[in-house]
Amino acid sequence: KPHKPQPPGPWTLPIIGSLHHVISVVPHRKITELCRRHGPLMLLKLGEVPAVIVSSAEAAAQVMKTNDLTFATRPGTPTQDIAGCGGRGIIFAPYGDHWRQMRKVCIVELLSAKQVRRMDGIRPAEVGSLLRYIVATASTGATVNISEKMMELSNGIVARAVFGGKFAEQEEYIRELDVVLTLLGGFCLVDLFPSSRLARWLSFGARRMQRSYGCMQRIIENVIEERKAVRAAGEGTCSVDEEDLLDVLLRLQKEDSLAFPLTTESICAVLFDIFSGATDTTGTILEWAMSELVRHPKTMARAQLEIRQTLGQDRDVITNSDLTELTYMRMVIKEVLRLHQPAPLIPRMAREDCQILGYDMPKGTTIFINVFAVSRDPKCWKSPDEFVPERFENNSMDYIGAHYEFTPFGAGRRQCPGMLFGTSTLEIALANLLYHFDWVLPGGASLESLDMSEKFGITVGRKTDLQLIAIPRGQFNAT
Ligand code: HEM
Repeated sequence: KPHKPQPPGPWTLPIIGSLHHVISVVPHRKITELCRRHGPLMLLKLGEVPAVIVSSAEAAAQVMKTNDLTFATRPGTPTQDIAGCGGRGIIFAPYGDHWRQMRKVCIVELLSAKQVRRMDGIRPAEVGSLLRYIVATASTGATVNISEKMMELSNGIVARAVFGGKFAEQEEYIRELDVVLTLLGGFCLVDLFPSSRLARWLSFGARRMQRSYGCMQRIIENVIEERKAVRAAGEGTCSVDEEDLLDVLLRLQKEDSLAFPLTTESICAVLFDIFSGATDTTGTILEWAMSELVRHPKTMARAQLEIRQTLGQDRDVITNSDLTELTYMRMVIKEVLRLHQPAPLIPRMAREDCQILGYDMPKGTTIFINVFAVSRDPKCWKSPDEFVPERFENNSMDYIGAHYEFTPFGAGRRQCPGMLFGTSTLEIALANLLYHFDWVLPGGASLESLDMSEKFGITVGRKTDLQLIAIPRGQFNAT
């Protein structure tokens, strides 16, 4: 076959390659600017690591559909290897029998529709305490720190789902998780120069990651030991229907019927993946949703009208089963996911030689699907940078992985298994915030003054916390 040249890219410097083009406060935006200049496939050299950036719907489809099996693995950088516990989890695990087993456990046992429905019972409790906090704060005239509260809500729901409630040393676990996620989002020396012993020796990030991951592992091991002791003493026994996710994993460990036994280390790794996959993603989408809605009062009013008219007056905490008819709110969520995907660059690696858009992709090529660029591509979207939920009216465009111009959850074999869990939390949280309160910027600030800058990390959140004034509506029972 004739060899196609490697994809074009910006000029490089010795040793650092293309890093000088990319390093900025918001690298996904810098990379997108470069993609617009160099085309749908662009080659970067991140230190010594060549990486191809995929930034059109057609190229994304060739990766996640046509060549899905070929790209069903992750690049596996040294820091990801620490956070993925040497491939024992799911997110960073290389493609293979072990990943297949863990993914099956995740889909069939942990995040199945049945489990997500079971969690419908726990979400309202967390949402209820958030609503009570907001009512109390509003009565003093103080602002609500939406960014902080959305993260707490998201953490609270995941902690309940996994451990049945708050667990010992939860604050410390979340603090260390933050450190690990920040390090994963950055450019760590050892990841840029994986073959260099000097880089390994100098890499503060890898050592910090090791320490934080070790600390999280110790906390979970203690929780597991405690739970085992409680179950062994015959206290708090529960039926399969009442199991939280830790119970499910311990049951599978005890049954010992899996091809690869579930060790305590792999349980820690899976729980890390669920916490890291679920909490920041959901929390940041919610803070962006509230930011966009407050900047677009007509959209906010339309969403509120729909919820209030559909659900009637004087409701208490709204539950997921109340939400089936809220079509406009779903359009709002889609539009937030289009503009603010928590993971703008999805990492994959070629397991064998293949071609994308006619370019050779040798085995081992690292690629990033730039979903940020694709979902703002003017070839696919009208006024792509504007927040217009109505664009989803009367069309079938969805994020489930069938439309490659809109894949905030990825697609194919490695697609996010927490899509239903995540969107159920987004829906219940937004519905309650919009039903029970009106929202304005503090001090009568103008809508244009709201800072929408991003902070880069493994999830892209707001640079500054979103502070809003809540005006309670109706008689929510705050006791
Ligand atoms: C709510 C917003 C969320 C978004 C936008 C999101 C996005 C993503 C993306 C883009 C990927 C990579 C997909 C790919 O390579 O094709 C991913 C993977 C993953 N997500 Fe999510 N996620 C969300 C919520 C969740 C939740 C709630 C959980 C768990 C409860 C979760 C668990 C995972 C796991 C375990 C993986 C790794 C899958 C694998 O490598 O096989 N995510 N997510």
